[in-house]
Parts: sequence; C-alpha cells; structure tokens
Amino acid sequence: MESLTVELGSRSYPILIGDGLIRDIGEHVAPLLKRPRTMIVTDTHVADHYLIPLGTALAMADISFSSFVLDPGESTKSWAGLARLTEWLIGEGVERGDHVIALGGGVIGDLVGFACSIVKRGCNFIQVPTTLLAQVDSSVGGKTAINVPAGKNLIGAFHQPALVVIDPTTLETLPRRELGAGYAEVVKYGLIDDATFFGWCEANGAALLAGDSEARHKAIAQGVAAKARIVAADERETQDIRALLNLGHSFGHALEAETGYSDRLLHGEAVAAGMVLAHQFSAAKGLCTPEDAVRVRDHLASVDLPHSLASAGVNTGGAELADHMAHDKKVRGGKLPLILTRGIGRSFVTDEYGLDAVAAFLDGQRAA
Ligand SMILES: NC(=O)c1ccc[n+]([C@@H]2O[C@H](COP(=O)([O-])OP(=O)(O)OC[C@H]3O[C@@H](n4cnc5c(N)ncnc54)[C@H](O)[C@@H]3O)[C@@H](O)[C@H]2O)c1
Ligand SMILES: O=C(O)C(=O)C[C@@H](O)[C@H](O)[C@H](O)COP(=O)(O)O
Ligand SMILES: [Zn+2]
Repeated sequence: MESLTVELGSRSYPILIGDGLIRDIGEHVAPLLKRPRTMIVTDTHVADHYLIPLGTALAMADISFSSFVLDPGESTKSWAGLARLTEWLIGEGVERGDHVIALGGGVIGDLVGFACSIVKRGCNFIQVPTTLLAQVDSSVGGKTAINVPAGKNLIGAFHQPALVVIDPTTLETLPRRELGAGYAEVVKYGLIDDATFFGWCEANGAALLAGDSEARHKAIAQGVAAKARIVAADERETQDIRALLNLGHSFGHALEAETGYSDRLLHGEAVAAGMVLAHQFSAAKGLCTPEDAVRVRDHLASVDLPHSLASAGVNTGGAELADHMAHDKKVRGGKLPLILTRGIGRSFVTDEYGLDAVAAFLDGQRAA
C-alpha cells in the first residue's frame, strides 16, 4: 500500500492506494470513528459490485452501517439528489462526529461531500473512489457541488474528506467509455506542468486503457500526487495555482451544459475536447505552436476521446457557448480567467481574452 498526505494543516488527510484495499478498509476507518457506526452512500452500478465487499470489511472491524443507493449518472448531482440524501442522513440520525462513506465515482463523491458540508452544519466524509476520474482527481481536494440549469457545479462548498481510500482493482469492472473519460483528467496533469508525463501518456495511454495494471497504478499515483500538491498550495483557488486544474474545463463545462449534463457527453469527454480547444485557442493567439495543439488533439483522438466540437457532438454557435462560460466560478470583475498554454506542460492563467474573442474562435472551430 502507498500513502501520501494532502497537507492542509489541521485538516490534512491521508490518501491510501493499494490493490484490494476496499476489503481491508475497516482497519483504516475504525480509528477515525467516535462511535462504531457509519453510513455508506453509493449508486446502483457500484452497489452491485462493491457494497457487499465494503460492508463485509466494515463488519469485520465491528463497524455497523446503513446504506443509501442512488441512481447512477450526472442527474443525481442535483437539488433533488441532494434533498433525498440529506433527508436520508438526518433520518439515519447522522451526528457531526460521524464519517459518511462516499463509494463511487465523481458524482457520488461530489454529492456526498456537499451533503456532508451542510447537514447539521457539517459532518465528516470518507472518499472511496471507484472510477479512474475519481481516483486521480475528484476524490481529492474537497471541491463538492451539484449542477443547476445555469451551469456545472454552481452550488457547492469546499469541504475536505477525512480519508481517501483508492483500490485500483475496482477499475476492472468500469466500462471502457468511463475509463476513457477518467483518462482525460490523467492527461490533464501532463498538460498543466509536466511535459514528461504527457510523453508517458502518449507512450502508455493505450495500454492503460486496455487494462495494464502497472500503467494504471503509475497514472493514479502520479495524478493524485500532483493534485495533492496543487490543492495544498492553493486550497480555495485564490492564487491562480489551483485554477490550473481547470485546464479544458471552461470550454468543457460549456459543452456539458449544451448537451444537458447527459450521457451524450461525459465530464471527462467534455474536458478532453476542452483541452484541445484551449490549446488551439492558445495557438491561434500565438502563445504556443500549432504543432503543440496538434499533438494534444492527436493523442486524445488516438484513444477515442472527443477532440473537437464536432466529435463532442456540439454544433452550437460560439456566442451561445461563450454565454455558458460567463457563469464560470472563476469570473472576477466580469472577466473570465482562461487556462491557456505556452506549450505542452506550460499552462497558465490569463484574463487577457474576452468572451467575444472566445466566441469568434469557437465559430471558427465550428466551421472547421
Ligand atoms: N470534485 C472534483 O474535484 C471533481 C473533479 C473532476 C470531476 N468531478 C465531477 O465528477 C463527475 C464525474 O465523475 P465520474 O466520471 O466518476 O462519473 P460517475 O460518478 O457518474 O461514474 C461513472 C459511471 O460509472 C459507474 N461506476 C463507477 N464505478 C464503477 C465501477 N468500479 N465499476 C462499474 N461501474 C462503475 C457509475 O455508476 C456511473 O454509471 C462530474 O460530475 C464532475 O463534475 C469533480
Ligand atoms: O479540483 C479542482 O480544482 C478541479 O478543477 C478539478 C476538475 O477536474 C473538476 O472538474 C472541478 O469540479 C472543476 O472545477 P469547478 O470549480 O468548475 O467545479
Ligand atoms: Zn474535471
């Protein structure tokens, strides 16, 4: 088992990574609990595979539990999902000192984290991520949220988990399309500030997606370490450091809004197309070379991820897409900071370009 810490002073927490860890989770959870009781929240797909193993591991550590199983998919990350979950937690008699377990992908993690930030003005939660996306990204860092019609994650809170337990073997049951969506967030770490890791992705991405456990392990360990480092440096995204984790997201969230947060375009798929657009926009402004943008597009295309407006299934005008972007949480003084790049692994934040420029660029991409 590997262990690293998200260094946040009194709110620091460990991330444990190990094959089969879900079956030994009791020994890691028990020391945190004020009473030998917990609540597991998951979705139907994940419950089919992992609710019994997790429950058995807790029972072996003399921890009693109840469980709540939600519908899978992005629509659960909503006011309705939040209402159902918070009412269930209160009905279960959740106490502030309790630790609720979020077992699942980013949807369950974001929803449970947000519910735990507000129920009884805050209780603890533990992330047990079961998608590649959640293992390399969403389970760490404490961004919690639901979606609303105006935009992605617009209602939420920063609320850090008390523990993250990553069992990479859970990815063996994850559908290939979901694995690909998570892979986009893996590639993101290379594009932010680690050109060597992007090169590793080009060489090893296909093997990872075909089930190579060594490649999977390297990607998770590398991704989670990068995320822990960035979150520790700028927990609340106030210093243009954590904002780098939004590479591809201003464009991507607009694509998700356009496709109705539906199965038509998964979050990671939207991020893949968004990262290509961010590189193409940077190239159009002379910030990076056209070859850099081509390299990013070609790699994402080679693993069957969306890499253009057309392959993301979006044919909307630039102005409408830019309207979605105006709701971005990073907007300050009416300006949207964009994550652009000076080359592979050289991303930076700038508010030099207005939404008009973005809209005109997107119209050009639509026609391309
Ligand atoms: N908080 C953050 O920092 C952060 C970071 C990135 C993404 N996100 C959010 O995460 C969400 C996307 O998360 P996701 O990609 O994990 O999707 P998800 O949670 O919807 O899970 C994807 C699908 O896979 C199923 N599934 C999960 N684990 C499985 C397993 N091991 N075996 C079989 N099926 C399994 C789920 O039931 C679901 O149908 C988005 O809402 C996005 O905004 C948050
Ligand atoms: O943890 C972060 O910070 C991220 O930006 C990670 C992103 O992958 C994630 O999708 C995040 O939810 C997007 O940021 P948001 O602030 O727009 O919700
Ligand atoms: Zn994301």
